[in-house]
Amino acid sequence: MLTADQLKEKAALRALDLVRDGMRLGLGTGSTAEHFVKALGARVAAGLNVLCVPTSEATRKLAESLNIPLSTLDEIPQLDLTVDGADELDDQLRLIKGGGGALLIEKIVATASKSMVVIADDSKEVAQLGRFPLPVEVVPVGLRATQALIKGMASEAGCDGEIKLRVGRGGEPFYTDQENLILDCHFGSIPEPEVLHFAIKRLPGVVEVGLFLGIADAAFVAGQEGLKVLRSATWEEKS
Ligand SMILES: O=C(CO)[C@H](O)[C@H](O)COP(=O)(O)O
Repeated sequence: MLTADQLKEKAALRALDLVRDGMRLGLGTGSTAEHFVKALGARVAAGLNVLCVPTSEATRKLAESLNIPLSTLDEIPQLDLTVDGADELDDQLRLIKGGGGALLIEKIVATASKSMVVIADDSKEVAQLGRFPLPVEVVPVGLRATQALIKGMASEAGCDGEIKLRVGRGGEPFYTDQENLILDCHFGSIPEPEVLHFAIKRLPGVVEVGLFLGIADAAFVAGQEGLKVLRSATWEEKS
């Protein structure tokens, strides 16, 4: 019986098969992405040539410690591949992300990539998104007003539930790398993710919504029975 962490590593190592010499890569955030970065670091130490854009300060520090060559999207606006974890995914490759608070840069980097591949253990697979509280990144100014607006818009989109300001370990508000706040929306289920995304995203205080729709091209999902590959209609794995 493999532990959840071993399953995450298995998915991450599978994604490493996609990496080719000379690629420009987006590096995700979180414990699953960490396995990928560490394994990539070992390949770089053995001579692989890649240039990578991290999606968070935590990932940048880890990649730097492994001597992985780093750049920014300002210098390389298009990437070949981004590999990242997810908090939830459904069978249409729709995701909830942002459990680690890096959803804004994760979405920018994934969208700037020719392909985005998700790595996860099978506890992240759901029939309907929403069991995991949906993270919404908001600017600190007008927090309570934005929170109330999100509640109203979400309710119209069929999603009700508590919306909580994320706090850090010491009980103080959690700030993202961009000095924004996160509202975790405990909806339980999201019947129409596209409708909800559109409804919340257009509010002025909202920076980004943790729904990744039409962004992921494939997912490697590791379970006790083996590794499952989910593919979008257009994704082809190059051998
Ligand atoms: O979206 C994320 C960070 O913002 C992560 O990818 C997500 O939270 C999954 O994390 P983990 O791999 O640790 O389960």
